[in-house]
Amino acid sequence: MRARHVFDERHVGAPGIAHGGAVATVLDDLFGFLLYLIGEPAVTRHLEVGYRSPVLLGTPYLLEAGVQRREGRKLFVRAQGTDEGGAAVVEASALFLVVGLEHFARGGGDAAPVAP
Ligand SMILES: CCCCCCCCCCCCCCCC(=O)SCCNC(=O)CCNC(=O)[C@H](O)C(C)(C)COP(=O)(O)OP(=O)(O)OC[C@H]1O[C@@H](n2cnc3c(N)ncnc32)[C@H](O)[C@@H]1OP(=O)(O)O
Repeated sequence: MRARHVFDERHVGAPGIAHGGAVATVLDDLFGFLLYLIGEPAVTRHLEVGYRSPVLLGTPYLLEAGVQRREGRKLFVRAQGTDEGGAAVVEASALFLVVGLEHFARGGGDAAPVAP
């Protein structure tokens, strides 16, 4: 899966640079959306982010994510963010666990199924 993303002032850490937590959030959400497209309701069990270069505000980045392998209900996923010159600025790997819809009902929301 591919996405384009531009961080803005809402995500600022150091001046002009995205906060690492905001970058991690975007990557985690990218994985969530990937698994939504695949049609597996899954949640993050473990997330690792490698920050290679500062992620700049107001700069478009290409984000790419895919499923590396599956072991039963464990989904191992990887992602990379690159700048317009093709240089990798951030990478992430995560373990998602497939869960039943009752998992989401624990938050008190409507646990009605969502079409993939
Ligand atoms: C409301 C309407 C309906 C909504 C319809 C759906 C909507 C769809 C929305 C999706 C939205 C996503 C949005 C973005 C992604 C989030 O933001 S998800 C939110 C953040 N994550 C969470 O809140 C998850 C909190 N954690 C949990 O609930 C539980 O830990 C889990 C994930 C369900 C797993 O619990 P568990 O079943 O007890 O499993 P656990 O024993 O902890 O670990 C499972 C396995 O992983 C292994 N493991 C753990 N860590 C590692 C590691 N680092 N490396 C390798 N193996 C590991 C364990 O050894 C274990 O292996 P086995 O012994 O099973 O072989």
